[in-house]
Amino acid sequence: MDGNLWDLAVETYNHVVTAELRINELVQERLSLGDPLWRFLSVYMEPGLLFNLVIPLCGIYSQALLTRLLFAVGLASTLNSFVKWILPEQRPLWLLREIYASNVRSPSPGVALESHPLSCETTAGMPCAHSMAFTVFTLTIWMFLYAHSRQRWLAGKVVHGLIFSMWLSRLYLATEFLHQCVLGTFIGIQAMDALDQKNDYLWSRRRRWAVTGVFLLGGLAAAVYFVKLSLEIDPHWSVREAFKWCPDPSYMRHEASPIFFLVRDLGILMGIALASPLSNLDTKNASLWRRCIVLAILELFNFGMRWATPKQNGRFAFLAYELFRNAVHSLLLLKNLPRLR
Ligand SMILES: O=P(O)(O)OC[C@H]1O[C@@H](O)[C@H](O)[C@@H](O)[C@@H]1O
Repeated sequence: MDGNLWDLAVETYNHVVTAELRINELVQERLSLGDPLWRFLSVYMEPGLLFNLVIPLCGIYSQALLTRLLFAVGLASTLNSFVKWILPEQRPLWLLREIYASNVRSPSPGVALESHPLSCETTAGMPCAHSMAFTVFTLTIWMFLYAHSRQRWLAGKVVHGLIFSMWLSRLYLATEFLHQCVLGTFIGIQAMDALDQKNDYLWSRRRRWAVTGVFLLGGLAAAVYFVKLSLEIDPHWSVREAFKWCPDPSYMRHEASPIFFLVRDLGILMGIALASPLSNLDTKNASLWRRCIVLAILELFNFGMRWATPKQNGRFAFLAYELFRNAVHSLLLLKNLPRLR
């Protein structure tokens, strides 16, 4: 009975994702006019660039906004990386190529999807990181501006439109199924709700408490790795899938593996933890020109550190450096930036 239920669940899942491939195909066929916009959203609004460029730029408007964004998007991105790490799910192009290569499923879906360098992601699909981080990013800004805006309904519509465009971008590039985008947004909203309810508690945590929390998360990530190995589950399954199905391996990047993103996100959280308690942070704004200059210097420094990333000295040095760089970057943004003003 249990076996039958499981088989039924697997069969239903396969039907749903195979049907969803048509949605990717439809978006590619009908919305190709928006190609530059879909590429722009996936390349310039991806979580990494939000942390390294877009969120610091928001600091020109307000240090309080920058603090909230870094906290909310940092936690959402970490949650996303953990879900991908613990329960990886396939991506549309992997499924499609698997179906055609193995020829086990009939009837064949009769779908053709275009792929290119932007389609070659090496992390798992579920939940869509772009949709999740972008939802938290836009909603945090919207909530921050809400009090000052006269046209609230218009701002709300713009936010919905932007999030929907991000879904279309991921569907168009065939990197995500529709359910992965929708669930990315849904989980992002739920996470924001939970953070909102525990806001006072989290923002008043002492540094020691917060740093211990980040170490525990690091321990959890390592534990998942070893548990998977002992169960003979490949922890790098998504990377292998990407290598198997990407048309050209040179499209894939060192710094796009699930472990890299976990380390990046834990580095950001470590910077936030070192700056805790967040409720004590100075969020007053200096004059506009001073904010621009200080932020420009800080981001040039961060850019230099990214440029100097040691990529040829082995995986451990690479990951340790990324952890350190992200921790320093978010610590400087939160704690030292207001002092430099
Ligand atoms: O899940 P998505 O939207 O396909 O994104 C894959 C990866 O894309 C990268 O650009 C992000 O920095 C990562 O955080 C993310 O995991």
